Amino acid sequence: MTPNIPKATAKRLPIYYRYLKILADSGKKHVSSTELAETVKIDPATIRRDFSYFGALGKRGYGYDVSSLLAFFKTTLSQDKLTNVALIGVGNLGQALLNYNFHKSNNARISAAFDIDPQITGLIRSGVPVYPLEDMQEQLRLQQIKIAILTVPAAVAQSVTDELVAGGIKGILNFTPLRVTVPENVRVQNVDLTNELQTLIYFLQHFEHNG
Ligand SMILES: NC(=O)c1ccc[n+]([C@@H]2O[C@H](COP(=O)([O-])OP(=O)(O)OC[C@H]3O[C@@H](n4cnc5c(N)ncnc54)[C@H](O)[C@@H]3O)[C@@H](O)[C@H]2O)c1
Repeated sequence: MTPNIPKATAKRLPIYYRYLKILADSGKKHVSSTELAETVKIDPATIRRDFSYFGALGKRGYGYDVSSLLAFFKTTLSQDKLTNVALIGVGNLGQALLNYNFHKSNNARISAAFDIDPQITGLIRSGVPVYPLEDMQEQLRLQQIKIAILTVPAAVAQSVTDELVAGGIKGILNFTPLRVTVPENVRVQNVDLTNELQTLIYFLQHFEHNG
């Protein structure tokens, strides 16, 4: 049975899960909250509190049992099959999307954000860790993220896109005005509010002239 856990904790489970899987694959049997904290960039106290919700109480000098944690996460996560999404560029628009974080969707959420601004990297914004851009390819692979939301300035949109593709991204929700170039196997969905507004203005004018 899955215990009732707070939403913020639930959001962190996929992050823990991915790292625990890697630890288990490398033959590690135990992990301390401090060790885990360093890798996932979530503070040890939060990790201990999160883990306590499902009865995993690490032992001093021993840490948590990797395989039993993994088994727990597997059951919990498979129930709602979340798709993790990355967000690149935590500025005005990026932060707004982080706040929103698809809270009405059971199957998609932003699990990692990236930026170049040292003022925000290393922080957790709206429950989502913000990593420096240098860590992007590594994190995308570790967290097995295939979809990215692009909210960087247009001038860097193509170079960031190239990095995303190199990091294994297969789908990009592009908010920048630049029409980025990608290989055939990568899908780009462009979101353009200005365009939508222009269309609306056009239809209203058309309606006024004819109605
Ligand atoms: N599609 C739309 O409807 C719509 C609406 C508003 C803004 N936009 C576009 O969204 C983008 C972001 O707009 P904003 O107002 O949030 O801008 P902003 O300047 O507030 O934020 C941009 C963020 O990207 C970061 N950044 C810069 N270079 C980067 C890089 N190489 N890698 C990672 N992060 C990097 C900056 O540090 C900053 O935090 C712009 O391209 C803008 O034109 C689109």
